[in-house]
Amino acid sequence: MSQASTSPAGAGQATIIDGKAFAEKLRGGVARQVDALKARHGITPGLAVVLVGEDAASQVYVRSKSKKTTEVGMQSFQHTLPVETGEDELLDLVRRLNSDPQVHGILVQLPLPKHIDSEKVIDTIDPAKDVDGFHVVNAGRIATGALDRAMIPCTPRGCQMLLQDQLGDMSGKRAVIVGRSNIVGKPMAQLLLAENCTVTIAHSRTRDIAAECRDADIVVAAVGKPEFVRGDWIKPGATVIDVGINRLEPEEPGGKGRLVGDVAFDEAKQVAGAITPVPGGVGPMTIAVLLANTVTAACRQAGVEEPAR
Ligand SMILES: Nc1nc(=O)c2c([nH]1)NC[C@@H]1CN(c3ccc(C(=O)N[C@@H](CCC(=O)O)C(=O)O)cc3)C=[N+]21
Ligand SMILES: [Mg+2]
Repeated sequence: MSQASTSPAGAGQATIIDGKAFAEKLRGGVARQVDALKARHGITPGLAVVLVGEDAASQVYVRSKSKKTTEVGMQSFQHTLPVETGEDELLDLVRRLNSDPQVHGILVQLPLPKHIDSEKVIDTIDPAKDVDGFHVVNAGRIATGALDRAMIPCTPRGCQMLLQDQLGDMSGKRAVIVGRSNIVGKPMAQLLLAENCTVTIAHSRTRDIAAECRDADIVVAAVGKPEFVRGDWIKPGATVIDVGINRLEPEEPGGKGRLVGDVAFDEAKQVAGAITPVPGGVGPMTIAVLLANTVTAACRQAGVEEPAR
């Protein structure tokens, strides 16, 4: 029996997975790769981030991405367009970035305003520059097991790295992913299949999500509902990865509002073997993998071997 299941109630024995520290290390490795690319090949990887509209939360993320991009020595190109920008105009910008040799990675911040077809925008990005891994070509490569030629979506890849670090070999483990989005749930399932897990995707029509989770050695919560996964859904000793980032209503007027995940953390940490916190878990990994993907993209585009991380 695991430590967690034998400890007194309220002891909170789960290992708290430090995604922030892991991401910092990963960014350090990316910075060394960038140095090597500059020295050996005169290549400076470049990442273009496109934001349409003035959503406050999106602006914060985009600023943070840009800062971390320059911190690892890469070039950051930021394009902020007014909310009323037409689809054609955005597609034109994407095409210009596709043919710009200084730009190796393109990220169009989602969600886009309603009048823009985001699928069309994503599928206009050159798959080789699609550092989000959202293009249908990259989704197809991942689904067919051609992972070495794909761009892998940042959040699922970050979760996989944390799981590999925590568990090592995942062969035969039961993994339940709560949520079936194209951005997280589906690619996460593919990556865990590639790890030889037995994978279940649970979603809003699943008959008994709690029962599915109770069978799982690994639970990945990616539904976008605050504290949706409860502590008594978790098998003692299981590893819990919380992808959710939900800002709760401020408790006092003018307050900032607490950030919570898709897992009821205080409950789940009493039962789990290991769990990611929010903030400081998966979020920082997403950005670190984005930078790593940009290096990978730059190397492939230049036809040079990727330096060791
Ligand atoms: N094309 C596209 N690609 C994305 O990858 C993408 C996107 N659109 N739209 C928005 C979401 C959200 N996202 C986050 C990345 C990092 C943190 C992150 O670093 N969070 C920190 C701090 C959170 C905070 O304090 O607000 C943490 O969890 O510790 C959060 C959220 C990427 N997204
Ligand atoms: Mg769903």
